Amino acid sequence: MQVAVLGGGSFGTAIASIAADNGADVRQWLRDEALVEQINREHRNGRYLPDYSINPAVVASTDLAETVTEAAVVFIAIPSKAFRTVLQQVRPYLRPEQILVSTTKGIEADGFKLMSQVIEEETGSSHIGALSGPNLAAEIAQKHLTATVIASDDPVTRAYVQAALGCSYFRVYAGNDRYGAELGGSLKNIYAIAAGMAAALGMGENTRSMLMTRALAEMSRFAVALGANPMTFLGLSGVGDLIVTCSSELSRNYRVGYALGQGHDLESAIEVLGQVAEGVNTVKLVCEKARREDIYMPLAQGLYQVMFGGVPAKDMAKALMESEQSSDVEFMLSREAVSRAHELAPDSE
Ligand SMILES: NC(=O)C1=CN([C@@H]2O[C@H](COP(=O)(O)OP(=O)(O)OC[C@H]3O[C@@H](n4cnc5c(N)ncnc54)[C@H](O)[C@@H]3O)[C@@H](O)[C@H]2O)C=CC1
Ligand SMILES: O=C(CO)COP(=O)(O)O
Repeated sequence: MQVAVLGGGSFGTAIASIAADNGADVRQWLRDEALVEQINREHRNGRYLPDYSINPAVVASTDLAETVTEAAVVFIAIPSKAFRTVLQQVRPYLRPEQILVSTTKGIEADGFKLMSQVIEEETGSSHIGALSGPNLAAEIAQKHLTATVIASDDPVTRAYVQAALGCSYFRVYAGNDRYGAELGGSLKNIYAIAAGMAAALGMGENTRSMLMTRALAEMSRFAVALGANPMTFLGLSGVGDLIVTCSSELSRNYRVGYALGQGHDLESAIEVLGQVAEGVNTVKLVCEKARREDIYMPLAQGLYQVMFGGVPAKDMAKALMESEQSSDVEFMLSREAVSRAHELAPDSE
């Protein structure tokens, strides 16, 4: 099979190498000539995954047409801010039968679009998928056993991606809720920033567990309000990705949160990272959307206040802990029922 990967960052590089390990003929597109030369000569991406030996069958190029022309599957691993621009550049070289898969866990500001929706708008293709799951590129590089989801309502897309990437260290599960899988992948980045911040402030595992579980409740509430299926969040692309990103120092979003918790400002935290941390933008877009649609998201709103409103993280944590009592699993006991019942309790003041 011929596979194309657009993007020369850590995830694009990992995906290209998995497909090559799996026997595919792989082309990878990136803009940086020097990096193209390094990948082709040394089979190494010194900028994004310096310690990783890339399968020599991966051929890098700065030529978009050459990269995609023969490909059966095209993976797009470009940060959300540049995703549409790159798609517009590649569109003239695409064919209708090609499978187009986003690996990007971000949201486009204009219209709150997920990346596979951007692919749909730009190409009108009927073979679109989203790849999402607990997939830290640096761990894939070490061939740690990893699983992901190819989410698509198109069976051809699911089958091709499972065939292209499924191998002894990378297992590809199928899902048909593309929107839910992508939404989970994007939302979890918000809570990974909060988890990094909590860790830097010296909070423990009880705190992390509370944060992850309440994050799942908040993500589900958001999904339901948007008409999406919260059941998808029980899979690898939801809770799976939430766990890894909220727990690992390899996550860029976690690292941004950690730096903020140590007292660095946002600008310097991003600069030191030198890679994309989609959650920084996602928290803004999600909070805006939640405000407009009146969706209760105290964690995301609290994080927003810390990141952009100058509220100290410790003060925000205290305010959240002392906020209105709430329900554990809202699908079983609604929040409203809990707050109504408070009238029955004795006054503790
Ligand atoms: N790194 C990881 O562990 C994982 C990343 N992802 C997702 O993959 C997406 C891409 O991430 P990474 O590869 O990790 O990012 P990265 O920060 O490592 O690299 C981004 C790449 O995109 C390129 N790029 C940026 N703007 C561009 C433009 N206008 N035209 C062409 N190329 C451009 C950069 O030069 C760089 O090669 C992100 O949205 C992320 O959420 C998903 C799963 C795991
Ligand atoms: O999505 C990821 C792991 O599944 C990568 O997370 P970061 O973008 O925070 O590094």
